[in-house]
Amino acid sequence: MVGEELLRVVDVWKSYGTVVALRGVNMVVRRGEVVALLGDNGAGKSTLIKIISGYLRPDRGQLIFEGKPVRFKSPLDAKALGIEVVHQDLAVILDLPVYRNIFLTHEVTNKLGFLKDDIMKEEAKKALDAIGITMPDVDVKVESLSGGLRQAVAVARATYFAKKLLLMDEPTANLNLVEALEVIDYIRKFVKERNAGVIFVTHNMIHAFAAADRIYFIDKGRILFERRKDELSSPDDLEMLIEKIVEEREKEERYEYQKA
Ligand SMILES: Nc1ncnc2c1ncn2[C@@H]1O[C@H](COP(=O)(O)OP(=O)(O)OP(=O)(O)O)[C@@H](O)[C@H]1O
Repeated sequence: MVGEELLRVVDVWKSYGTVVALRGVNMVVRRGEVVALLGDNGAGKSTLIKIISGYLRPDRGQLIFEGKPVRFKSPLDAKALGIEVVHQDLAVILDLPVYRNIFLTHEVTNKLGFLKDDIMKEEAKKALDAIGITMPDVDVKVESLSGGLRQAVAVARATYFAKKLLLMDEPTANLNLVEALEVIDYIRKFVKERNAGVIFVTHNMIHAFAAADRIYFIDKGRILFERRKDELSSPDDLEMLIEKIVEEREKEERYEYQKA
């Protein structure tokens, strides 16, 4: 079930010097929803993710989180609201056990700085459970796991710390289709179980179609369309729609150029 609004992006603009990366982006993410942000190289996807996660500030426009306007000075401000971002390489450290990977850089320690392994193990199991993975022994090193399970550990880490909104910048870019669909399955479980929101960035139509409840297509810094997945019949249908819209946009641009 898709629920109330979590994030609203309102007319966001961002330039790098003379390069205009975002031109008035509007977007909504609701609880319990995976939103795919689909677009080619240079479309502005990473810039938008960096703004929502507090790494960059917009030149113009606003972010509304849970109904309130927010201004992030750094990623810490976004994290404090339960917004986490994960990048392309869902990196795990092979030589460390599963539970230590899940708590990487978030280690739980006592006052003297000693690791609280029992707590981390217990919580690591819960983190895996939440995405539908039962791993009786979280003490095993990640190197002994299959490729799919290694990805599961990385996704469990991201989803455990993202309490409300998880931003995934091309998490399936380096995976084959079977692995990508597995990771997508974990992400969907997390969203439905926790009633959280996900923005799933990709340039792959098949991955977007499999992952999303809704799809935004961004091109040259503009959102060219938004569709619910149930309005589309297949990834091919999505591709055809994109081709048509890009063609129309190019025609308009040529017309405007000739007029000028
Ligand atoms: N630090 C920067 N300095 C100058 N221009 C930048 C910078 N970062 C991005 N750009 C430009 O802004 C535009 C949008 O880039 P962005 O990385 O957001 O796109 P993207 O859709 O994430 O592409 P990709 O899939 O290749 O990462 C591009 O024209 C890019 O060249």
